[in-house]
Amino acid sequence: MKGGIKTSLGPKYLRLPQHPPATATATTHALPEKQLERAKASRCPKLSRYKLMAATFVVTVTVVILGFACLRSRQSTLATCLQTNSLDRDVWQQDSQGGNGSPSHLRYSHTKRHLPHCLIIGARKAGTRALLYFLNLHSQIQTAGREIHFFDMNYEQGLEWYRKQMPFSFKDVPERVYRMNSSVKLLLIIRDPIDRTVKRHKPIIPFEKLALDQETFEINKSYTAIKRSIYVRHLQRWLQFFPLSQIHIVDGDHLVTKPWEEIAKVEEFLGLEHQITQDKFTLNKTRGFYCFRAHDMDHCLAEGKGRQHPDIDPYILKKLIAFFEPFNEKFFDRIGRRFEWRHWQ
Ligand SMILES: Nc1ncnc2c1ncn2[C@@H]1O[C@H](COP(=O)(O)OS(=O)(=O)O)[C@@H](OP(=O)(O)O)[C@H]1O
Repeated sequence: MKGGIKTSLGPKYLRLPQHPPATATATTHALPEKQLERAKASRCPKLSRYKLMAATFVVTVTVVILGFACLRSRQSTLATCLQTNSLDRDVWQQDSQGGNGSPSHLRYSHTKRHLPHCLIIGARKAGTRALLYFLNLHSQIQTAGREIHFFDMNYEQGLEWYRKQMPFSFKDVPERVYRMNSSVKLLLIIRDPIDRTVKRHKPIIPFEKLALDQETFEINKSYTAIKRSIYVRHLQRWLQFFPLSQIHIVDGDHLVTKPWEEIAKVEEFLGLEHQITQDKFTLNKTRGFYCFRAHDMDHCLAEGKGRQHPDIDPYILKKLIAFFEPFNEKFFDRIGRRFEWRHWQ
């Protein structure tokens, strides 16, 4: 994991001054005494035994302190996970005070600001926030305290800026991420594509109207909510840069019903010890979602999460099922795994 102190600093500090070559020493004999002393002083100040011992002591202490700081930083944060696609900035700031018990700005006080080792790359409305929220329970995971919008809006500010801020999704996001860190681990969370697509709208724009092309009465492929549920396309863009082994697929539906099981798989994928156990979760019966318990309090996601999913016209539902089916199959083929989504049972 990145962030350690580079060991090459050691030899640099400890390098001793070179002795002048024998020939040079020989020529100095021919000089007058005063000149000789001046020449000696300017060329190579000879260290006394005590000065040398003192310098060695200072260097050793510095190396030990830096090594200790490095060890602490490695122990406290083995993975930095960020979300590339979310909204609700204020909600997150409020949520982030829960997590593993340490507000993110305090964690940074004794750790270095690292570029992320792991990114959640979507899909929007599939449970990205819940995934990030629960992963923050892990003592070896640090998540961003707020959304940085680096890859979409602030990319020009550069990686150093990103590192200092501590992350939305457009065409060239995978490439940008690749250029930042080609070995970054990616978490792709997905859920039933139709559940992800259908949401409550203002009555003036019924979902039916948005989902259907008003001329052909076929599924409107350019409606963003529909495009985003074509997981295979999203995945293919990432696969142009990253091997499948670097991408872990999180089952967003299962994250709702048994979050500890999905989180355990993420811990394993990230190579972290299993910490986020079932006993850390409590079911909020009113909302029907799991929250986590810390410091004698239940921490739940903001009320905005858990939208109403209206029943939709059976005619459109049928069209949606037929529309997504081939994309789903391609997706399953590509990842070598199937999902038993309720609309295809
Ligand atoms: N524990 C818990 N609490 C609340 N909500 C939970 C939880 N686990 C998963 N979910 C699901 O997360 C869905 C919102 O997904 P996102 O966070 O990806 O949305 S967003 O793209 O950031 O807007 C949200 O989807 P909707 O129900 O459609 O609103 C939830 O179903």
